[in-house]
Amino acid sequence: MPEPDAPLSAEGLEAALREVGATRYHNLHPFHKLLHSGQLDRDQVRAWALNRYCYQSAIPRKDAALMARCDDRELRREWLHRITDHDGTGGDSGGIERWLVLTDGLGLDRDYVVSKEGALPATKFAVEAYVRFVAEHSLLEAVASSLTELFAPGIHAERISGMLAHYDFINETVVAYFRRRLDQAPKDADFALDYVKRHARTAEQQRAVIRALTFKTEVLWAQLDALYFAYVAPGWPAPGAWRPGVAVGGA
Ligand SMILES: O=C(O)c1cc(C(=O)O)c2c(n1)C(=O)C(=O)c1cc(C(=O)O)[nH]c1-2
Repeated sequence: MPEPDAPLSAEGLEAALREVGATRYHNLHPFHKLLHSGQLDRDQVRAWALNRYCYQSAIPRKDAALMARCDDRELRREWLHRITDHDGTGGDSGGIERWLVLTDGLGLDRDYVVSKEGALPATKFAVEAYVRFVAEHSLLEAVASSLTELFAPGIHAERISGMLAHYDFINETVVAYFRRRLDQAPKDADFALDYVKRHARTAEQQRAVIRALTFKTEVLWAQLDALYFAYVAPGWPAPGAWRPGVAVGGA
């Protein structure tokens, strides 16, 4: 019988997860470099915002899928606010509404954004792959797949300062979404990291959580590849996808 693999320590696992972020997170994608350094035009920023709406609007469905299969009441209590962070509750209109303030500010018609009609095929496939992954993999892998949020505050801070500095069509009102995430994401990521470190005990479980995080970096990366191909070079949006310069609805 071969010896079972020795698992990593909790700290070793955290280091391995952070390495995935350091080498694969979408802050490294050329599209983000262009976005944050002011090298995109308004239509290219619009393309990013309307595609990214698909991701935003799927997050509560993803989190509901996770909770639907979770027998642990404590975990459900901790996870629940992720849904209301995006959908809103009481006086808070929520993150999806704040995303629509961003697309409004870019002059995109709301109904058109919400319809997702102008989103690229790869955006829709990548986003749905994330929802499916969470519904179909183990709860531990589902939690681990959210761990890209460990690396999100850095990119949000870079985006706020970069976009405010470089684009005259960006102001404080439209970056409100990202300012709010600066508080929300670290709490969520710290909880998920602690959960993964406590529950991924065997080498096999640890490999599975590293794979889950890697998968998630691919979900994010694929969305930017699609944007780059369609709107930066060579500029061929798929049939039916939004095209720069075409007025839609009230835009
Ligand atoms: O702007 C970004 O780069 C970015 C990245 C991520 C992420 O790493 O998945 C999230 C967000 N933003 C975000 O705003 C957000 O609400 C969010 C939720 C989740 C998740 O997996 O549950 N990721 C992210």
